[in-house]
Amino acid sequence: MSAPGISLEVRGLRKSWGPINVLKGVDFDIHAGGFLTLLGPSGCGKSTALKLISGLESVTAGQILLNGQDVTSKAASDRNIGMVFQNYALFPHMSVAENITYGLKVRKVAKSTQQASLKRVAELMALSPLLDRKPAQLSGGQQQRVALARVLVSERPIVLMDEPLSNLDAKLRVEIRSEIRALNKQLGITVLYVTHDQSEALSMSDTVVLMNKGQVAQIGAPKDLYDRPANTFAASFIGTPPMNLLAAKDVVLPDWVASRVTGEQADLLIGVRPEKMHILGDNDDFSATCTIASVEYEGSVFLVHLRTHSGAAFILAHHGPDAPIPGDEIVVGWKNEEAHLFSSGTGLRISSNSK
Ligand SMILES: Nc1ncnc2c1ncn2[C@@H]1O[C@H](COP(=O)(O)OP(=O)(O)OP(=O)(O)O)[C@@H](O)[C@H]1O
Repeated sequence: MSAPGISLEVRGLRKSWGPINVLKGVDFDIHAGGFLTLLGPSGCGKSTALKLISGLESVTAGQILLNGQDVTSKAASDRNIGMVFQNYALFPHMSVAENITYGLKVRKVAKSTQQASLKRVAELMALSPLLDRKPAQLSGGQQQRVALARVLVSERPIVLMDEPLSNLDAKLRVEIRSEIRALNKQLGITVLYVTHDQSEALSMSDTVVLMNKGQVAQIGAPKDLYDRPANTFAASFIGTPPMNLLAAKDVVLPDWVASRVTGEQADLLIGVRPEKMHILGDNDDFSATCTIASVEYEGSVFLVHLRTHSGAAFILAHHGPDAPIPGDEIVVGWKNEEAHLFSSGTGLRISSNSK
């Protein structure tokens, strides 16, 4: 059970099916015992990357290294990788204990070792009272924990997980993700995780690889992606609701930005997170005059849907106490340190004096 993790390096990974280029050259590394998540919208190639790494599909080009060894042309069975999928197939006629130890039994691991591993993982995953039950007698979350326990006792030094929580309700997802994270840290197993759910990615990972259309849009720690999106794709994917992106013409700019808005620089986009702006105070550097289109009450916050005079839509997260009134004209503002500048032409972040 004390499998020390191994490192993974992915170099120039490409995959085409006929004329369709699904992965267009993807690079990333996970250090031994690290937790890296591939995050991105449906169809961006996350599951394909996982299949190539596990050996279930062959690469079109690129290299996969485990602990520095090139395994690109090795069979899946020779890669010593554990996998957990969204559809975790448990054997219905076997008990929880038999399901968990099945792989050890097939590998003819000594019975006493099997029982010791089972005891430890059952305690870790809070499954000890359920070991004699059949899968049909478990809730969805308990079944998912059995699937995780099964891969954990298999002592693989690296585990790939493809949306393993997507069949569960919101509360269980939150509970199990902290268990997965704890297991990664306690056991030192390297984890490569796939999800389209940003809160899962941001809360669990050491590193997030944000993917868009078969390419890497940004790699970084969760906080880097939130604090310094590298491009408009990252800005408008990360955050709930995501970052507002306003044309320079819709914003009253401070001098240091206004001086850039000349000639070709007129393609500037001003990014600001809904929770980082407010109804205008005295010390704001940027401001925008707008009309309140509608207000959504979210419990801790009002999401105020705004329109600029030119008709651009954006959102302010307002912390009350009073609800803003639809139809009112207001001025919203934010400070230099909350402003993100992007080129609308390339979509790339523009470094500035302020950020
Ligand atoms: N065997 C295949 N043959 C042809 N095209 C495929 C095959 N498998 C996947 N694709 C295509 O590759 C693209 C990426 O699929 P993939 O499953 O990797 O995306 P994903 O990011 O994991 O999406 P999701 O979050 O919806 O699972 C999709 O357009 C898909 O239709």
